[in-house]
Amino acid sequence: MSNEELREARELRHEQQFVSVLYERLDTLREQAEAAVEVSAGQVSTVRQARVERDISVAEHSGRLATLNAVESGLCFGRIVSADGVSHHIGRLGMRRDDQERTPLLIDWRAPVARPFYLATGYTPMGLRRRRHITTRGREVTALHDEIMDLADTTRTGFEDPDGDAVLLSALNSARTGRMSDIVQTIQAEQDRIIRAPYCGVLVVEGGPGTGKTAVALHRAAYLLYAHREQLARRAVLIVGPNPAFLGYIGEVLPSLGETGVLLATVGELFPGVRATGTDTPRAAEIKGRAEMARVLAEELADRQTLPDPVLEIAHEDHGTLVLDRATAEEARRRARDTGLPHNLARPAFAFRIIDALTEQLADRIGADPLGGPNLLDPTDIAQLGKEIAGSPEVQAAIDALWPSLTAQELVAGFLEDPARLDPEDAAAVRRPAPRTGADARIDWTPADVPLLDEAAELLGEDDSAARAAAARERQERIEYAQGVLELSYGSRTQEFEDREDEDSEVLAAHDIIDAERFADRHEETDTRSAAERAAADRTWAFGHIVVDEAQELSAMAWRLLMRRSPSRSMTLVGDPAQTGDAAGCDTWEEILRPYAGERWELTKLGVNYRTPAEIMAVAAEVRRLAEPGFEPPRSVRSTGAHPVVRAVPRPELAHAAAELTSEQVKEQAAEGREGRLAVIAPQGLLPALAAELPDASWGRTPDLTRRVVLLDARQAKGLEFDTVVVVDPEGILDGSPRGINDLYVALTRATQRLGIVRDRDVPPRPASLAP
Ligand SMILES: Nc1ncnc2c1ncn2[C@@H]1O[C@H](COP(=O)(O)OP(=O)(O)OP(=O)(O)O)[C@@H](O)[C@H]1O
Repeated sequence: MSNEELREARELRHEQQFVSVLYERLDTLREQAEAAVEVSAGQVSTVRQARVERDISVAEHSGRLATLNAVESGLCFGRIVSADGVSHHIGRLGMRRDDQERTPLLIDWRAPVARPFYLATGYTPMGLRRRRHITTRGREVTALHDEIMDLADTTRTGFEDPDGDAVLLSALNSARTGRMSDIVQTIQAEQDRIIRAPYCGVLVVEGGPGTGKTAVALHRAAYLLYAHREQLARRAVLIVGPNPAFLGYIGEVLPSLGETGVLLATVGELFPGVRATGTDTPRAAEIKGRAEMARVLAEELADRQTLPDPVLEIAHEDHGTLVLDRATAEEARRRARDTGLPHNLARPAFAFRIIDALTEQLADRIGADPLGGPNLLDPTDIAQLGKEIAGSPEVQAAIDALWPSLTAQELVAGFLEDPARLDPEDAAAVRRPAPRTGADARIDWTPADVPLLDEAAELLGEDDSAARAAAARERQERIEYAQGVLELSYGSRTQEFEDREDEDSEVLAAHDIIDAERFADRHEETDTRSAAERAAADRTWAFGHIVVDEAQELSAMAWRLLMRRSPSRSMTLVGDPAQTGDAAGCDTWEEILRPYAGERWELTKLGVNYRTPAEIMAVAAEVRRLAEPGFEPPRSVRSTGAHPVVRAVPRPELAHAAAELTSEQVKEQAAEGREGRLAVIAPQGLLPALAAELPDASWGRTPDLTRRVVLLDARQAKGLEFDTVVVVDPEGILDGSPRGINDLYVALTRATQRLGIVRDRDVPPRPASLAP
């Protein structure tokens, strides 16, 4: 072995020894967490409070265990050595030695100490002498890459990486798996600044395809959970993505960073109790997403607050016919509306006026003095009459007819059956026949219906008086229980402390510091579900932070829903208006944010494309220039030398030619020793023919992205990436929707290595560069 080889072997051995110590420590912590879970779970008690405490403790220790299990792969990935020789290892979570000083062993990548690992450069070394990337497979250290920050430092390890980008390029070139990986080892400086940007306010991250917007958004969520753990663990973080397949694609990133308590959802999943499995035509979705739908629904609801025309006759069981005239009902309606309360909560005010008027009418009739004197009924009689009126099923039916108690589902379903407030063409596009049985469960709700349901729920309000009464009763029981506990505690005082000389004992009993009410409140936290689980079940939950990916796709109505879930407006929105495909989507951030945040939001941009090689990006940019002649794409960090392959065939042969090109590409990938993933992206109408030609491909509503070949339309491909992409009938995608240019741009920018295009030879290529 040469001296250099010996030096390298020694360096690698040292690093391996340290990494092994880290894994030993991880194992110990895991064993402790496992034991703690077992001990907590084994505690048997008949006392409710003890059971609750046990469940909370099991949940806490299980969460800790899940975190420790999640960081197994790539536990430690970096090391920084400062100018004064102090060294820190950087990893997925922080760990300390089990010594008296609790010496730090591994620094969490999110800790301030780790920051130079991401930001230091030769020009601004931030006090570093050297930065090392440590690559591991399992628990074995397989490679080291060192960057020298202090040019005066002449020591060499043999692992120097002169360009400092070997680890990044290796990550970008690695075969895709159908699941997004974290980028914690190679976060770039421009990305790091966004990840660690302040927690409050609305931060918009804009960038072209492949600039790492999704990766940055997810790492930002992990960072915020670390930096503001207390607040966010209670209020939870919500991550919104465009469709379930995309959420599956990104779903492993946060767990790999040790964060498991985050809610991932599409907007269509944010109305508890409704599963939006239906589909709208693009036009119907666009109409339902318009901001004016808020007004339309409010007017629809106002129409449900009806008036008798001219009178409503109520046949009372005991007292004959009562007559409710239009003026009385109108007055009651005005008063109920004037309360400013949502519809269902204003209903008692309406009912009160109606009952009052009917009682008066009946009292006039029954108590009328035949001799013309004053009414013969006294106030007690009148109160009794009022009770009878209020309890009468006929009167209740009349109130229901004029001011019905409604659910959001009823209001929206009714509107969609007869969207009379829309112009006739729009109405025809959104109209949906009544379900045969009228039962909610049978309505095929669509994702675009969900913001309408949420709007309706806001307008209606929830009559939670029964739930509140139950909660009050429960609290009273807890107070009584607490009084019992405190009395016992006080009773035992004499025995406990009587014989003690020091009256100012530091031991405090419960009765010394709290009263029964506070004691009861302290034990109120009985819900052991995580904040994310509770948030998922609660329509009115206010999240601590919301991250919206592909934010450009959301409709104005979807934004109304999301803003209600974020009263503090602590949000990170990432997207690219050039990729907007949804007809309901927005073109500018101002359009989205002005109504909610005015000028108080910040725009940041990412400008380097980590995904798409320069050769592919050149073709995609030509497409974009059809809409924006001066368009400049984000700079690709790599160039592969592999130019896109274009084939032109007669239209009937498109599917067959695409299948042929696909199998050629799969073979080429295999010959390179690359497993990887391949996507065939085509207009929706071609998918069945392609599926017949590609029997092993996964396709459909929620394709399995881990399969070797998947078949998608351009909308489904949004946000995803594959080693190789074959785009079929690009002009078909271009002409397929009003935002077809954006759709084609998305389709062409999904590949990390190769792009193939199969086009109809009888249509003129658009742009000209798509010609073979
Ligand atoms: N710093 C980095 N280190 C390693 N890989 C990175 C880095 N930044 C981005 N990537 C990779 O680049 C690819 C593109 O990232 P991402 O999907 O986040 O981009 P995007 O801007 O959301 O793209 P699009 O708008 O096209 O959906 C991913 O594979 C991601 O892991």
